Amino acid sequence: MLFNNDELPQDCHKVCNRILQAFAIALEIKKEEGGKHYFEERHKYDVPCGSILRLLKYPKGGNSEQDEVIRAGSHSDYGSITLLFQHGIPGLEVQASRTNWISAPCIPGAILVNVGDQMEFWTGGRFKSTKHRVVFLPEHAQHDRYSIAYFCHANDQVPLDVIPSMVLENNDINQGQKVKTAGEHLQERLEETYKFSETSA
Ligand SMILES: O=C(O)CCC(=O)C(=O)O
Ligand SMILES: [Fe+2]
Repeated sequence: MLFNNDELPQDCHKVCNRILQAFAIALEIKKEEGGKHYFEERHKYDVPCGSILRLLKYPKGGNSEQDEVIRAGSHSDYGSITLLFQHGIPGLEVQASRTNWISAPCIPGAILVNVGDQMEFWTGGRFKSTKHRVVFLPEHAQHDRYSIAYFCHANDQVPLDVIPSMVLENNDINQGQKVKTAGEHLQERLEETYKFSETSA
């Protein structure tokens, strides 16, 4: 039933826009610039963008005896925010401080929200694109791990320049640097990833 229509990604997108409203309020974006709707206006569901829903399965097996067994390597997500639904089996670790890894436990009914690269550009680094990874835990030997991720991206044409926020001290933080669009940033990150796979294939 879940896959007969577009309901799940649409609902995820609505949740993301509510979170982005809260961010816009916290960032005190001026009313004449869009106020709390600033990000929503740049995240229209039917306009081309990199948003994607992914269903992930980490098959059971193996063992965690070896040091540093990583199931998904350290990375940041490319979009604005990511919703992550973990079900029963943990394994995700996040680097909130950018130094130490902390595990993100499964909290029943909770959705984990990661900040992505676009939000870091828009806030001139005030919001950090969360580094995260998935590690092998002893329970993974016996149980498959499933997660669902909704990667929410701004529309392709949206520039990743610093937003008109009253709480960012210096709105010219990125001055002098070429401003990329959301679509260009996605393309760059995908090329980096696939260049590596092609040369190592
Ligand atoms: O499966 C998870 O918990 C995280 C997956 C993830 O970070 C990703 O696919 O970008
Ligand atoms: Fe991720």
